[in-house]
Amino acid sequence: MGKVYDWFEERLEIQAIADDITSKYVPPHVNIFYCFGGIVLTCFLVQVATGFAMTFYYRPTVTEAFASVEYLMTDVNFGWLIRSIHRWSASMMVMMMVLHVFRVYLTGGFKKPRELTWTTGVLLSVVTVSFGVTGYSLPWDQVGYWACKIVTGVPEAIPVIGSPLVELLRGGVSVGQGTLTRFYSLHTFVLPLIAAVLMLMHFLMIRKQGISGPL
Ligand code: HEM
Ligand code: HEM
Repeated sequence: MGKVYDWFEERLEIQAIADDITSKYVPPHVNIFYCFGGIVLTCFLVQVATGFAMTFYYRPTVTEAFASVEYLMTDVNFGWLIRSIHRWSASMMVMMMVLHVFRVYLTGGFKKPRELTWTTGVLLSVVTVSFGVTGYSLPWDQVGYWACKIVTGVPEAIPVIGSPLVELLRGGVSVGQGTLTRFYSLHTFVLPLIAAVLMLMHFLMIRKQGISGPL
């Protein structure tokens, strides 16, 4: 054991990592409400796992999407369970995030020097809602299609750049295959990447500064 330890210590300085982990204590004012952030992370990990599993069956085309979700629900082993967990955990993630923001706000966790943690949090909330919006349209059923049409039409209200922005979002003059492709790519590639980077920043800053003090 000693030899193995020495071998790794010489190359990776693992003692420094162990010291860092064992030197942090949870202060007494931290209560159960400080768990919300971790629960949001857990929901996200559940989303990544179940979402990844569904990519094996889901087909992002306007002609096949609905049928592929139907197949997932009726024929794939435990497909109904995977999809249901994805759906429930998506709602949980948003709800827990709202409670997390309440906790941070009410305990003053956003004050100096934690402004940047709050800022990455705000960006994470936009990413989380975007996950929900893009995912909701993926089955390409009636509600999903019309939700997509309404959401992508919102920027129309902005003067001058409104219309080009809508076209950019839709990938064409109207909602169609271009829109579904965009939503799928955003939902399963772009947003997960941005979320991972933002979460890493959020956590590194929390780790560096420690949790905020008692009121
Ligand atoms: C995907 C979304 C998010 C995840 C996974 C997440 C995760 C976490 C975790 C694990 C903590 C440690 C303490 C705790 O859990 O209460 C934390 C702290 C913090 N979060 Fe978040 N968070 C998210 C969204 C947000 C949002 C939307 C905001 C604000 C707009 C925010 C602001 C903060 C701040 C300021 C702290 C430091 C609080 C302190 O030191 O007391 N977070 N976050
Ligand atoms: C890497 C991460 C993710 C992947 C690969 C992924 C993949 C998928 C796939 C393939 C679908 C279509 C199947 C279906 O409609 O049931 C879907 C739907 C959906 N996703 Fe995700 N997802 C991910 C993360 C997330 C996150 C973080 C959220 C929540 C904030 C979310 C919310 C949704 C919603 C609401 C639906 C619609 C569910 C339904 O129609 O029943 N997804 N996702």
